[in-house]
Parts: sequence; structure tokens; C-alpha cells
Amino acid sequence: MADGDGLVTAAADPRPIIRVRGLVNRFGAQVVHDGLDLDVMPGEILGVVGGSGTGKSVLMRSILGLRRPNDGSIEVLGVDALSSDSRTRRHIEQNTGVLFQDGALFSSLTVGENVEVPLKEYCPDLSDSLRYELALLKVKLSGLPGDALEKFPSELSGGMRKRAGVARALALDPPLLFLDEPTAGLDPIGAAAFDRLIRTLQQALGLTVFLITHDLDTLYAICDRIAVLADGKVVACAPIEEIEQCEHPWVREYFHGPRARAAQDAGSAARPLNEVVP
Ligand SMILES: Nc1ncnc2c1ncn2[C@@H]1O[C@H](COP(=O)(O)OP(=O)(O)OP(=O)(O)O)[C@@H](O)[C@H]1O
Repeated sequence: MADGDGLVTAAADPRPIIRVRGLVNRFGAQVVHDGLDLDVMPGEILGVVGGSGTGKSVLMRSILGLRRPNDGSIEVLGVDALSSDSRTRRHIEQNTGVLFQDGALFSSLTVGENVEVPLKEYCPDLSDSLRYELALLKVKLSGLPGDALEKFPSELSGGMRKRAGVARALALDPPLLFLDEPTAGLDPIGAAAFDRLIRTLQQALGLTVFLITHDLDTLYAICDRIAVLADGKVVACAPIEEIEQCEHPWVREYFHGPRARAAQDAGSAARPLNEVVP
């Protein structure tokens, strides 16, 4: 987590919670990752950025074990994420929450039932009433009213669906949260509120967050470090103040355009608010 100077202070444990080395992903002749290295430190919000098609989602899918890379190693929470051992896979699945870009809620289930899905799978001994109470707690934690529990995804706004997705991602109290473009499709006010939710949850629950985004406001408002993907690799990984100084052409274009300047101003104004945990 960043302090007022943007230093990573919660990384007292120097062991990364995610460690990627020499990652190679290819689709036919297309090389998406070409020896990519990345460390995600405990307690940080790492923003992952890069041009379209640079492999941000493929990286996330590789880390989550949803895609087997062509080469390289990935450790998550101290275990080999590429292992096919079922206990290892279960350990990672139980300790990671994921919000996919479209929310990926089951449309035929209510919000509450959606949140209960991982609880049913991983905690089958929970009583119905306790499972219901836990689902209600997660829904409220995600900033939704309690009555959202009984609603179907189609009855919610886009922002509420994202919050329902967060509630489900947090169902098992995972220390590690993955978010794929969480503010895409939200209006600026909804996006800022969602940013605040993520920062508040991260601080209150001590989460580590891997956050793919194109949203400059999100990068400035809540990310402790930014990893930039380009040329098949992570070409820079540092707090945003250092990234702004990076000479890579894509970084220069992205972080020094007019939209970046607006986000920078908004970010420095919003930052003190985002440090507050209600
Ligand atoms: N299953 C697949 N089969 C073939 N090509 C794929 C597959 N999945 C991803 N790709 C290709 O890999 C590249 C990286 O895709 P990825 O979705 O990771 O990009 P991204 O950085 O997340 O892009 P965006 O910012 O547009 O979401 C793209 O060129 C994509 O077409």
C-alpha cells in the first residue's frame, strides 16, 4: 500500500504474493508474452496497463490457471500456479476472487444465490441460514442495499452488477482480488465511487489487488504501482510518479496526453479522501 510519498510500505514481507518469471504465451505465430516477469507484493493495488492486445487478460488468465502458458513459471500465494495437482488448484481458487469484465454473474440466479455459489462449493457444511447471512454481509460490504440480494442481475444497473460481482468475488474472504477493467462502461461518477469501494475494501480487508484497467483516473486515484505491458514484457513497474518519467514511447503517449493531465489533477485532489476507511 502506498503512503503519502507513494512508497510501498505494506511490502514489509518481501515475498511477492504473485511471482511470474519468463512467461511466454503464443497463439499460432502471434507471440503475446515473450519472457514476461512480474512481482505483485502483498497489500498493494497493482494497476496493469498496456495497449489493446498487449496480453493483460491473457496474463490474468495464466495467473489464475485458466490458460496454460507455453513457457515460464508462476507462483501464487507461495505455490506453483501451473501445477495440475487438485489440492494446489483448490488452494489457489479458494484464495482468489475474480471480477471478470462483464461481471459474469449467473443470469438465472439472484444476486444472493450468485454470492452463495462459491460458498456452496467450498464450504458445503455451512447451514442455509449462515450461508444466507454471509451472502448478505458480502452484498452490503460491496455497497449494495440488502434488498439487492433478492434481485436478478437483469434488474440491476451496470454499476450495481459490478458490485454484485465484487460481492461474489469476496464470498470466500480471499486475500487476493483480480479485477478486469472494473470501471469500463460506468459513468465518471459511478467509476469514481467504484474506485473508492475498491480502495476501502483493500484497506479494510488487507487485500492484494491485481487490477487491469484503461482508466487513467483509476490509476491515479487508487493504484500503488503500475505495471506497463508492451513488447511482450512488463516494460515498467513502479509507482505512478516513476512511470510518468519512463521514456518508453507508449508510456509517454499514454501518461502525457491531455486525458492523463486531467486524471492527474483529479487523482491528487481525490487521494486524501481515498486514504479514509469509513
Ligand atoms: N484464445 C485465444 N485464441 C487466439 N488468440 C487469442 C486468444 N486469447 C487472446 N488472444 C490474442 O492475444 C492477444 C492478447 O489478448 P488480451 O485479451 O490478453 O489483450 P488485452 O491486453 O487484455 O487487450 P484489451 O485491452 O483490448 O482488453 C490478442 O491479440 C488476442 O487476440
